[in-house]
Amino acid sequence: MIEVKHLSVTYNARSKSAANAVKDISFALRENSFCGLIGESGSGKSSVVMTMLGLMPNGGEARGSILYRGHEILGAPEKEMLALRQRRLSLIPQGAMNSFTPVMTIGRQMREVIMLHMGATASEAERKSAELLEEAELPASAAARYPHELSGGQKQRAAIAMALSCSPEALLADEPTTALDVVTQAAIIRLLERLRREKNLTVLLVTHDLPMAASACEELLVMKDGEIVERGESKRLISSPENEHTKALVAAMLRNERP
Ligand SMILES: Nc1ncnc2c1ncn2[C@@H]1O[C@H](COP(=O)(O)OP(=O)(O)OP(=O)(O)O)[C@@H](O)[C@H]1O
Repeated sequence: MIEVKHLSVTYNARSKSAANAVKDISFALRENSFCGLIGESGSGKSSVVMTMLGLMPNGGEARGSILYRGHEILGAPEKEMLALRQRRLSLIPQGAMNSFTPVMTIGRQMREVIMLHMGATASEAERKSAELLEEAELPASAAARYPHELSGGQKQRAAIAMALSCSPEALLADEPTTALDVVTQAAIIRLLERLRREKNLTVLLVTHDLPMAASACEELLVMKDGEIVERGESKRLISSPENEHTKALVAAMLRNERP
């Protein structure tokens, strides 16, 4: 469904502070797969995701190719990328749970997004937002609450509901469980897995948490210093890691240490 080929991302290429955040990486996301992109902070994960969505920050330059259903989207016009983000590839950004405006109820924020992006009427948006909150396992009463009236886990569920509002084909979830306790993290991952199955979604889970990724994902891509140092089926990668960095991550996981 999405093929990333020889992707490199450089920030501030012409300055002394030039940083090669992503170095010639290639991978493919199969339809309806649950893939984990793991790596420590600064390894380049967010740069990959943002580039896939055409959301490269100022000063960033990408080279290579990103094919969405065989069509080149790296460097595509903003209008095309906007349509892709609004209808096909949905991002759950880092810190999504804090991205709600505090002065509007969750329901109103969802209705506004649905009306804007889907051209829905107010009553259609009302129905759709109630449906999405239910799919994200939130009580209907969550719609009438302000963000500060929800727990962190509930806010993350609302962020997932929001990401689903455009009925995307793929969800790119950037550290969706950061700042949540371990039990809530597991519940959020189970929710993503259920949504993937029921809605035939393709999910890319971006995280520094190997145990969590290994428990949820069929396939893992391990990044270090901008490169993919190892990839493979989760079970194989955990039972017999080949790369030294992956070995260290797995050893830490077995010692029950979280990065
Ligand atoms: N806008 C930017 N300008 C300059 N350098 C950047 C920018 N964004 C990221 N970088 C650099 O690119 C490298 C990769 O960063 P990136 O955020 O992609 O990593 P990450 O694995 O997602 O980290 P984290 O888990 O902390 O979000 C880092 O060295 C970072 O300092």
